[in-house]
Amino acid sequence: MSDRPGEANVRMSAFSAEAMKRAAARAALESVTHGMRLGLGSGSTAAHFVDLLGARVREGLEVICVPTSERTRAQAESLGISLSTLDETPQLDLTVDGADEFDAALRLIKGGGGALLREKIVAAASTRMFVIADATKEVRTLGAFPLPVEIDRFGARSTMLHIERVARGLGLIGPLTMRDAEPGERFITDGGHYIVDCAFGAIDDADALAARLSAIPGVVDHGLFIGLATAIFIAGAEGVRILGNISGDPL
Ligand SMILES: O=C(CO)[C@H](O)[C@H](O)COP(=O)(O)O
Repeated sequence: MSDRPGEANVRMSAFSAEAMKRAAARAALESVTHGMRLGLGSGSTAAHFVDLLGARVREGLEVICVPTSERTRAQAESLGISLSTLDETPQLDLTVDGADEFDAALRLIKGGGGALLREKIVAAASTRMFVIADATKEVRTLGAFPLPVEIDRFGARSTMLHIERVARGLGLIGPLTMRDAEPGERFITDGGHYIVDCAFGAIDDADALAARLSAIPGVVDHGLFIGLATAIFIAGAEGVRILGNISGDPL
C-alpha cells in the first residue's frame, strides 16, 4: 500500500502496470451478463474494460452502455458497443470505472482525467459500481493524490478562495492549482467547467470535506466518491483481489 502517488509505479514497468489494469478489467467483466445496462468509466484502466467489452460484444453479448466522457464515447462507438444516454436509460445495473486512489472503506478520489462529474452522475444512477485499479492506487488515507474539484468558470478565483477557507477549517492546507490542458490553456471539462487540483495531503475526515465542498456555490462537484463503490478489483503481482461485495451494497 502506497502513501505517495507513483511510489510503487516507479518500481513497476509500464508494461506490467498496463497488464495489471487489464487484469482488473477482465475480472470485472466476468460479472457482465446479457441485457445489462452499463456505465462506462473514463481513464486508462476503464479503457481496458471498454476494449475487452468490445470483444465480447463482437462475440454476441448484448448490452447497452452510457459513457462517462466524450473520449469513452468515441472508444465505445469505434468498437461497435451500443450506446445510450442517461435520459434514455436513467437507471443502470452496473458502472465500471477506474480511480486515482481508494481506501479500505471503498472511498475514492477520482477526476485525474477530468471526467469526475459525469462519472459521479453515472455511478449514482447505477445499482452497483465496480472500481478497477492496480494495487498502487490503494492508500491508508486519501489525499496523496491532489483532490480534483470541478468548478464553474464564473467567479473561479472567488470559488478557489472559498475552497481554501473551507479546507483550512478542517486543518487542510495545500496549494490549489487551476488545471491546464497545456501551458497557457485551461483544461475544460466535458461539461464546460474548470478543474482545481487541491494538494491537501492526507484527508483525515473525507466525509466532512465532501459535505463542505458540496455546499460551496461555485463548486459543481468534487472528486471524493463516498458510498458509491460496491466493489474494488485490485490487480497486483499475485493476481486480482476484490474489496467489497460484487453483488451488493456499498460498505
Ligand atoms: O477519475 C478518472 C477520470 O476522471 C479516472 O478513473 C482516474 O483518473 C483513473 O485513471 P487511470 O485509470 O488512467 O489511472
